[in-house]
Amino acid sequence: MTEPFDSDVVIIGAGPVGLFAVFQLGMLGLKAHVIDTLDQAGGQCAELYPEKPIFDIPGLPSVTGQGLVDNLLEQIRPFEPQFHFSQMVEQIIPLPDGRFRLTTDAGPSFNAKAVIIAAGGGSFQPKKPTYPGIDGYEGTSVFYAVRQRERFRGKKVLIVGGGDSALDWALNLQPIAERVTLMHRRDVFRAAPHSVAGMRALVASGDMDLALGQITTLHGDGRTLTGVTAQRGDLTTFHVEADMLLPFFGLIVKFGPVADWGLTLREHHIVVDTERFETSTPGIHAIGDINWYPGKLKLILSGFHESALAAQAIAARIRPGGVPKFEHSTSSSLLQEKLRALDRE
Ligand SMILES: Cc1cc2nc3c(=O)[nH]c(=O)nc-3n(C[C@H](O)[C@H](O)[C@H](O)COP(=O)(O)OP(=O)(O)OC[C@H]3O[C@@H](n4cnc5c(N)ncnc54)[C@H](O)[C@@H]3O)c2cc1C
Repeated sequence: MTEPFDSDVVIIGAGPVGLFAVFQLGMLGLKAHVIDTLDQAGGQCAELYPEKPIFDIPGLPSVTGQGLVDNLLEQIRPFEPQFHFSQMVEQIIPLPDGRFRLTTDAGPSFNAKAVIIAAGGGSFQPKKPTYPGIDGYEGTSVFYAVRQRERFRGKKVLIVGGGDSALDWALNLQPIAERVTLMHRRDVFRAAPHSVAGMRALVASGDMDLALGQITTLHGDGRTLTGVTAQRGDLTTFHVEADMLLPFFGLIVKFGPVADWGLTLREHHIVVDTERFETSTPGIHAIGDINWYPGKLKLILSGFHESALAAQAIAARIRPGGVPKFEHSTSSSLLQEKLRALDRE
């Protein structure tokens, strides 16, 4: 077993609120590791509305979901957060020395003096198709996200779906795959028009296949895929050779393991106080959309406020010298030093 990562604080969730918590902790001299099920930062802003403008972030009259995430990532860069993507926190176990051990479904574990749960509505997970036997192929021939593009080099890749992820990855893997086939149930796509045009151009030039139908059967030895049978709208069937299958059917949000962490809950939210945003377990705080307290508003700005107070409470508990003298960011010597260090890089 690999050694656990050691951290002052582990933040569960790299949505906007989890990201800003890195800043608030950093200002108090605390280091954070950030874990998210997704393969990128941004939570709902990046996954659900990257191009929609948000109008109620103070000081930013209009910023897109992705623009806000990019700004937050830039803002927390001086504090060097360590990100661990594509893994879901499964357990939080109190240790005898007062710390917490967190484990994820990808293997790593983390020891932390305090935990911030910024898990939004729960973890984003791919919608999985129900093709018989698909579980056995997962991780070898079937993937719900592309973590390492190189893995698909020289492969016969079958991508299923009609949205942005399906089209983006069809275009992205086409240059390195032996062959890319895009399969969708009908000849109408929900993806960005330029992606659809790019796909149609490759199909017209014979460099990509487009198949209209729905998979009924997977072929292979149960772990390694060789192809699929699919059915057209008129119920005729056809075969597609494939050694990699990427179904992109969108994401669902699952409350998931949060329910098993022994915390007081109220209708799929974690109950916290309004001073420290601490849960029923001292040392574990919950901020952003996941928490509940009287008057809670699910707004990004509420989550930002909560992160500042949770960070203060954590510093008071775990920093050897307690909370440092209150400083504005304009006069924080720690922040100035870190920004100068970044400039020198
Ligand atoms: C279409 C739309 C428009 C919106 N417009 C606005 C607006 O104009 N203004 C506004 O203030 N708000 C708006 N919101 C709401 C806003 O996006 C949310 O309030 C905000 O995203 C909450 O941030 P968060 O960091 O708490 O959670 P999220 O953004 O939900 O991020 C939580 C993250 O935690 C991860 N996670 C959960 N469980 C685990 C686990 N066990 N292990 C690892 N990772 C986990 C998830 O994968 C996710 O990435 C909008 C929402 C939507 C859907």
